[in-house]
Amino acid sequence: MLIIGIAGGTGSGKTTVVQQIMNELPDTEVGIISQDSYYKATDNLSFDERTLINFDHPRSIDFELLVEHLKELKAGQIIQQPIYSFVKHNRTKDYVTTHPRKVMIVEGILILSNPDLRDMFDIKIFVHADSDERLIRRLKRDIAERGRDMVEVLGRYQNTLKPMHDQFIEPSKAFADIIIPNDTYNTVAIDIVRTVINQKIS
Ligand SMILES: Nc1ncnc2c1ncn2[C@@H]1O[C@H](COP(=O)(O)OP(=O)(O)O)[C@@H](O)[C@H]1O
Ligand SMILES: Nc1ccn([C@@H]2O[C@H](COP(=O)(O)O)[C@@H](O)[C@H]2O)c(=O)n1
Repeated sequence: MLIIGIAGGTGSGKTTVVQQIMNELPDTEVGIISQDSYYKATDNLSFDERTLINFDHPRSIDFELLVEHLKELKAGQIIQQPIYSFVKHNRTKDYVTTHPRKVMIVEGILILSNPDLRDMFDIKIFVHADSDERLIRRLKRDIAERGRDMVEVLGRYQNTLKPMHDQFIEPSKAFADIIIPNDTYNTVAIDIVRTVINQKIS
């Protein structure tokens, strides 16, 4: 199994890059794991308490479970990937049955900041976009898709997101083998990654 880690700040375009890579690749050969699925369950907290969580700090992620799941996939086992709700700020009760594939792509803001997880990647990619561009994309996306308003997005950006990006995410770029500039759609980089994957699965 080839494991590819795709990191980058919020709004850099990780999910979009993964979707573009997956286009034209058979989903029987390539699977996806999202770090967002591994936000810790916080059933003990009220909704208002959950809104105060720093979701950009590594402690908000259950990296142990994520690493364990990757090891199980590598050993040929099926895992139950949790499903997270950005609207409820919590894990749902549902799971996606995820089968081992020849290539597994793991994407998320903090995946290169965790040494145990980082060690499992055969290829480490960092998607880069300018911070103004990322904020604009985040604002539009979170209002359209994640049940947020402008005050929520900008407040979170100032209070936790930007400081955590500077402390944990930007420094993790140093671990990347490949940096994809994604201020505009980067079809050349996508084609290169797809070629590497095709070599692995053919
Ligand atoms: N290269 C790009 N140019 C313009 N918009 C983009 C680009 N890449 C992604 N987007 C848009 O920006 C938003 C955030 O992208 P997404 O892939 O969800 O980022 P991430 O997963 O890194 O948070 C989405 O609405 C997406 O359509
Ligand atoms: N309940 C939550 C959980 C996370 N976030 C934000 O999501 C961002 C990571 O996801 P991307 O798809 O943007 O990479 C991260 O910056 C968290 O602030 C949230 O808003 N609410």
